[in-house]
Amino acid sequence: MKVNAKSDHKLLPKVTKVVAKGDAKGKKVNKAWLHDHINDPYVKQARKEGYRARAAFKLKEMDETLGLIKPGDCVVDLGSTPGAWSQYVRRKLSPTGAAVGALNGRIIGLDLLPMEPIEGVVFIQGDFREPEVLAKLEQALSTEKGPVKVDLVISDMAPNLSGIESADAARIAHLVELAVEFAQTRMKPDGALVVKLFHGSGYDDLVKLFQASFKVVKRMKPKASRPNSSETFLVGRGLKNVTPV
Ligand SMILES: C[S@@+](CC[C@H](N)C(=O)[O-])C[C@H]1O[C@@H](n2cnc3c(N)ncnc32)[C@H](O)[C@@H]1O
Repeated sequence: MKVNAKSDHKLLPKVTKVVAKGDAKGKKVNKAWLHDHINDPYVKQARKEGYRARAAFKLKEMDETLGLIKPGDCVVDLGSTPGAWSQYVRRKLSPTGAAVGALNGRIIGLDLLPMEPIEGVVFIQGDFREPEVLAKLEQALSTEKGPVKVDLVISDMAPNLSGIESADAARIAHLVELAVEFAQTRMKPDGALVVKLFHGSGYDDLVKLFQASFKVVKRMKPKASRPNSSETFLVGRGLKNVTPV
């Protein structure tokens, strides 16, 4: 699979540091990337609106197109660090649209890496593939009245890529499959799952998995997703087979 999963989630407060790290060729690439990054309207907009990453605008466009987030929702954000998607959901679930204060709903973020706290967002650090981490997530969804069913699962998880086509395709597929499995057991029957994946080998099988799992499947390529990246998103709505917890 030709995967260009170039990270766009660092807003790079200090540009010089990055350039200093590369060799001669690396410096050129970094310079070109930095030039594009600094002039990227989504990077500028993210800074202006206080988002930690331009990725916020990918979720925003999908939400505005498909109406994914509603007041009172319980949202699980997989691969949440640095936190732009959680920030967007946090604002959307605020009665006033504010980043702080009252929150009408629940948000749980999960990532391998630490995440700076976001008011009202419960964060779990760990690997989503590990059963202990899943157990922590299930614990975070438990209340005295029993487990809370999730309205929306959003996954921007991306594995570290090795460059070996078959291995990378398998890693990407595994994360998507686990997200689907989680949605099937923990989501409300009319809930939605958003996952990031990459065009290439394995893509068609993941679309088929979505079609077998959800009543409605949409393929999304938000404008903020770089056109030269094979990154794309699938949105599944309404579970076809509800697996009891
Ligand atoms: C592109 S970033 C997510 C950006 C985030 N949506 C935002 O808006 O700030 C992808 C994240 O997925 C996380 N990730 C990758 N594999 C993971 C795994 N197995 N379990 C948990 N997180 C994972 C990475 O650590 C990384 O922070």
